[in-house]
Amino acid sequence: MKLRNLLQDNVHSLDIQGEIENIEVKGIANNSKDVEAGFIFVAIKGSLADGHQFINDAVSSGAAVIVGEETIANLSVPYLKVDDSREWLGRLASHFYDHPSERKVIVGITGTNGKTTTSYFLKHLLQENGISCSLIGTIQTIINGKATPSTNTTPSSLDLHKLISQSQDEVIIVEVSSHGLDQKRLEGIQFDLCLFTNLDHDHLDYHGTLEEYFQTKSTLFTMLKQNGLAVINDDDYWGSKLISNLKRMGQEVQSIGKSSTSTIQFTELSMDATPIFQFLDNKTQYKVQLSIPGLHNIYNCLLAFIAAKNLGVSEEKLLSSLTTFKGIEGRFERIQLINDVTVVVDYAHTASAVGHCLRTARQCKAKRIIHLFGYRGDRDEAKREEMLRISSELSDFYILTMDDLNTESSEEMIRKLQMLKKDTGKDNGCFIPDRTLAIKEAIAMSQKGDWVVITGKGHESYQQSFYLPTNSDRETIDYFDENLKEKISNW
Ligand SMILES: CC(=O)N[C@H]1[C@@H](OP(=O)(O)OP(=O)(O)OC[C@H]2O[C@@H](n3ccc(=O)[nH]c3=O)[C@H](O)[C@@H]2O)O[C@H](CO)[C@@H](O)[C@@H]1O[C@H](C)C(=O)N[C@@H](C)C(=O)N[C@H](CCC(=O)O)C(=O)O
Ligand SMILES: Nc1ncnc2c1ncn2[C@@H]1O[C@H](COP(=O)(O)OP(=O)(O)OP(=O)(O)O)[C@@H](O)[C@H]1O
Repeated sequence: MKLRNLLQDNVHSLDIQGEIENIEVKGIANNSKDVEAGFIFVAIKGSLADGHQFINDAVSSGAAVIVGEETIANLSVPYLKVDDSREWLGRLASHFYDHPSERKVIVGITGTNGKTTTSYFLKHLLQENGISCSLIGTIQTIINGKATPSTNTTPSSLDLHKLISQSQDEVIIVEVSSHGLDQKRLEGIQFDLCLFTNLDHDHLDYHGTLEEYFQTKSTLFTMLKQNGLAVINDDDYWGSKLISNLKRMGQEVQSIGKSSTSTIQFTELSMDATPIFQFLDNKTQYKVQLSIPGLHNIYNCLLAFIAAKNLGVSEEKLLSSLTTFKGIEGRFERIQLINDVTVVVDYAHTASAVGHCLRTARQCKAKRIIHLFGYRGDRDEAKREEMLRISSELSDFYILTMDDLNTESSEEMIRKLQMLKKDTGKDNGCFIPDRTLAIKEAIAMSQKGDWVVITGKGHESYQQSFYLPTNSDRETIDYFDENLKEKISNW
């Protein structure tokens, strides 16, 4: 593609050094290591590195044009100076891939908890009813039926436009993180539907305040197509605030919740391993039994229901598909041990998610709950006290342990956990730093009918090594479950 065409009308207002007339662009990269002959290299100032430092590397690798924010002289290739490189990366990628989001049905799902579950729920509802679906999210990216593991919840704008252009599926579901929104990874994407699950205390290490976190999440809803629809959880404080803000701006909104103001109003009928609830939609009452437990999953289910309905699936078809969704790995994933103890692996890492998870275990008739969890290093420390308070209140016994350290040292994390336990923790808990040994202890102390609930890591692999040679909570549980009796008697 000709650079001049790629820049379109902006060409006159741009600060361009060098001759661009005959430049043919072969690709775009924002990492110098990905640059090939004829590429545009977009230099981004990031949190770990400054892409401007790699301009010479990009030129050596054959970059035909450089885009950046700094004043740079004497480059051997043309240089475009822009105000915001991240914005330009999205803009250029959108042009380069011929505005793929305009030609596709795109669903964006944001919120603190429930994005992944709601995404897979919606994918299930659509696929069961003959609508092919791509999914771009925390666990995997699935395009044209091919799955690859994800690095980020929301990929860079460059990857996102490329993935959307590659998809031959009818609908593309994108999990939208607040980091993604703040870093303009959604630049140039237009959405048909935007869903909001809830907002909980999280990521304040990055966003500063809940209000700022909310404002960032809200920006997704400015990216709706002209006839796009917002679907929002009305029972969430921030969700109902978002509804008011959007309605004031004339945006069409549909909502779910227990309140009579919700577009779809639901009532719980029985809450156990397969919860039953009824909901009112357009004056018609429906009754549903889910295959996955938890009040939180009723919210996830109804958001997915409205979305699928608006994408053309009839209520009748949806009703039968709602009951067949079996959940996803690492989200209230249950493992039955041979000694009649149930272990749950769950990705909860906010106070609200921990609360939902432990209440769900209780609704599933757990005799005693032993809750094992830790905190990510370098991440929002302000949520830690509340998570511990909820754990010690809702479980019979809690075990504080290690989660990913990121760049925090293990000594520092151990010191902080000991302080927290001393200042906030009640007496019904202990601290075992090694995660695998903490799991061993939890299983050892459990008896028939007890539930061991392990939160924080979900589907993810461990970042650091522990005592046992296992790489995830699931592997550690399997390690103990094999020959459990023998192992228990040897402890
Ligand atoms: C802090 C943060 O969010 N960083 C994200 C961001 O990186 P960045 O732009 O700051 O990049 P950087 O590493 O500082 O490098 C700056 C620039 O130099 C370039 N570079 C770098 C090295 C080199 O040799 N050559 C080169 O050109 C890089 O390609 C980049 O363009 O943009 C990258 C591409 O989109 C992300 O992969 C990266 O996510 C990091 C790995 C991360 O851990 N992010 C987390 C916090 C995150 O984004 N999480 C949310 C989910 C949160 C949740 O809800 O749980 C997510 O969407 O994943
Ligand atoms: N609607 C919900 N409300 C509150 N908690 C929820 C909800 N849905 C899921 N959870 C809890 O949050 C955990 C993570 O769920 P899920 O992966 O669906 O959320 P997410 O928003 O994708 O998370 P992340 O942004 O960290 O990837 C679950 O394991 C569960 O404990």
